[in-house]
Amino acid sequence: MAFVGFHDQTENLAQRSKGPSLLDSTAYGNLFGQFRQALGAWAVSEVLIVKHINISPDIARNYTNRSHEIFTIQMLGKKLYIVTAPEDVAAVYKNTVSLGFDGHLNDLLVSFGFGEEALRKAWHTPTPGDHNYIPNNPINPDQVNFIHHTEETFKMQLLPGPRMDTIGSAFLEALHQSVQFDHLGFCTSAPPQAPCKHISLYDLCRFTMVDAATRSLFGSHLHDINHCVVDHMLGFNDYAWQVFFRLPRFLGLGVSEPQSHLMDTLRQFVQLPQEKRAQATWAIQTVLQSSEHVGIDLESRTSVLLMMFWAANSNEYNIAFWVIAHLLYDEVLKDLVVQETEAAWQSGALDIKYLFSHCPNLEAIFNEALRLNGGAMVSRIVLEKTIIGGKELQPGNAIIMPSRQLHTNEKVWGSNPREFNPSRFLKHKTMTRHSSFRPFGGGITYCPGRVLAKHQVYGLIALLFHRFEMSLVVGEDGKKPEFPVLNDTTPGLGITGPLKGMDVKVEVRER
Ligand code: HEM
Repeated sequence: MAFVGFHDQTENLAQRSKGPSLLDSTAYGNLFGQFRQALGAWAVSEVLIVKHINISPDIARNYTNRSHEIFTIQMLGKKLYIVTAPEDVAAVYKNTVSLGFDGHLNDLLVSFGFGEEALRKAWHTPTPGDHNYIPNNPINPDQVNFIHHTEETFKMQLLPGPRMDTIGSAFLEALHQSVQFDHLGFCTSAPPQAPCKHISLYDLCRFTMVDAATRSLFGSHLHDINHCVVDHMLGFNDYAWQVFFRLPRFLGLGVSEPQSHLMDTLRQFVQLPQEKRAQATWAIQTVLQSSEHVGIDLESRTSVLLMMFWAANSNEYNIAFWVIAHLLYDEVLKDLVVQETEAAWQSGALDIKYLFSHCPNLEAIFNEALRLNGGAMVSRIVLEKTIIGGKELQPGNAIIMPSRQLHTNEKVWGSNPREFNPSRFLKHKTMTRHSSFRPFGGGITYCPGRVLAKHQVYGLIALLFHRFEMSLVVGEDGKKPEFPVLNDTTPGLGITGPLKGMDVKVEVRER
């Protein structure tokens, strides 16, 4: 990947004006040389310049003398403001007037294959007199443009309420089917009848979570069209960053094949008569109907579904993996969590609401795992001159809030911010609302799937420990293998998994 357009001269705007300090290319060179990637994507202009950034938390912090002041990276005449101080992050999220997201969303749509003509239609606000204006539109009563309608529709589907409960129940139902001792062939080479199996924890989390999420959104339709749909989604996820950075196809990208399989599958799904795609959730049905009204072409319709399908699948298996890995490496934590989750089983059924309100240890471990493994870089575009943290941000530039830096801010998390220590959240419950803890972003793009994600991860953990005795496979010397290392070698778009080859092997017995 090329890094282009960094200015050569060192310039500290902070000394000359109210603008943020400029991180020059010299510091940048060191930064690339010394550290592995914590990478983000953003769009900085209408000509769709997509760049990536490799910011070491330490260098970035040192650059502003550990002050967490906003600093700037200059490229191709544009500025990128890096915002990491909690109060500045809060101010960015709060500002929905002079800081926007639509430009970034537009670029994401293009990256996923949304066409130019479709974009024009999709951003158009329906107005009386348009050939496709529907008075008293039952699907889009607020008469907002297709893009905002799609966002609103997913929020209505995913936020707590009957619609989210439907997805949550379908997800758990699918897990009940897939998490069975005799059906673990996808994550072990042991024969089905073996009384004890050594399984790959990562494969277990990946397959069961994506399978269940796919069924909860689309019923069995996608599986019926393509029985390898889960494998394709996993393959796509492994390389999804290549889509975000729009790497040229001639490079023979890892993402191309799974993306093309997923597009084929979703295209066939979109073309099904409405009555034949009836198992899909309300949001998917609604977005498809709305896209027909607006006249969005088939390819663009399919690509928007792929984007939503991906959003629903990109983080959960990774976070489930980290939580379970920590439990397996720490017997005391495991016993506490098993005790908490077992109490949620009533007459053979799992009471998910009980899990939400009666499992403080599970909750603290979940939050701590989100803190340490989140690599999202939430962005905004400056629409009008804006003052944040005493600095003047200029229109046309982009803001990035890298969660890795927020989540390891020593001023907030103490002198050992990289240490896994769930008691941070156990002792200080309000830390989940701190502006330096933003695993789900915030403001206008605050993740609508955040409650469902918890539902899914808690559900998997409760089910696994209810059905199986699970323990770490130790080495021949009786020692625990090294705890897996977070994979930060490719650009992280959210929660990242372990480095390749650093899986957790688990001994599983039926309870
Ligand atoms: C642990 C799990 C999850 C994490 C860490 C996570 C993280 C995030 C983050 C950081 C954002 C903000 C992105 C931005 O502002 O650029 C976001 C947005 C979003 N998430 Fe999640 N997410 C998770 C689960 C889910 C699930 C389960 C779904 C759907 C079923 C989902 C759907 C979405 C959607 C649709 C958006 C875009 C919201 C908008 O632009 O209005 N997420 N997520």
